[in-house]
Amino acid sequence: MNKTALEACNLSWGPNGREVILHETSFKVGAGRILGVVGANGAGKSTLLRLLYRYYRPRTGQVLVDGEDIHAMGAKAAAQRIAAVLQEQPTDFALNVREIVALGRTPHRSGLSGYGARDAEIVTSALSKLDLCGFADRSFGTLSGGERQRVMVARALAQEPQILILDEPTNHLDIRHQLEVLTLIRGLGLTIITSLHDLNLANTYTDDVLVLSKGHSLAFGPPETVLSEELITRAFHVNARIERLEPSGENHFTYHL
Ligand SMILES: Nc1ncnc2c1ncn2[C@@H]1O[C@H](COP(=O)(O)OP(=O)(O)OP(=O)(O)O)[C@@H](O)[C@H]1O
Repeated sequence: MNKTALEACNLSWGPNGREVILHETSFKVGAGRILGVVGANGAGKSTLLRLLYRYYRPRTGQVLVDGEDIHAMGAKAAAQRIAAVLQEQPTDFALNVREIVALGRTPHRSGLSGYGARDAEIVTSALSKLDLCGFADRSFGTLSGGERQRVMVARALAQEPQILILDEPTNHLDIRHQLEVLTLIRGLGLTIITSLHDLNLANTYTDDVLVLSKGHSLAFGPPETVLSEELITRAFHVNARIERLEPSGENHFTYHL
């Protein structure tokens, strides 16, 4: 296995004074690998991701990035290592697309240092990777849901993180843009942790999956090993069937009640 980029050790969380929502969960993500977090509505996927991008402080356990506890480092140091693309989008609708993407450079500024030529280059490169150069001067509020989602991925890339966390990155995207965004993030060489509802996409685009059910980790490992008909049935309360597609030999999942 590649060097461990992120390790979750006995991680759990619940609101103060209330019951635990995410029970103790441990896993490792190798550098450059893609982990898909899957599970039914309310299984705890977003809660886990919030712990990983340092929005929640764990009730127990730690999140280690390159062996360092992200809750023991400052917010800025953590933001230089981890970027997140969330389902909630910014409300600064008046900013244009280039300005929103440029916000990704914030953790790299120090003191009074301004926005320099290198920052501009990184922003332009992120816009171009997401096919957004034609939108650079449009105000964010005038974009479609899918275009906004691509802007948020570009902002995260401008942050130059080691680890990219995405909460349902294919939401709002048409099927072509779903495939494009997942192909793009796969080609970035970053360590990626993403929640995904579509098990066929998780099967094709991830190296490992973590299956959550009611706040518990049910299984972790390569999708072709972990995503069995029994496990999908248990985690999603549906009857699942796996067919093998020819000539690719890939698994294809179908479900019924
Ligand atoms: N701050 C909170 N206070 C109380 N309950 C919460 C809080 N955050 C999440 N929950 C509850 O914890 C459970 C897990 O929520 P979470 O958003 O992590 O699920 P999810 O797997 O991301 O679901 P979905 O697929 O619907 O987005 C849900 O029942 C949710 O209502």
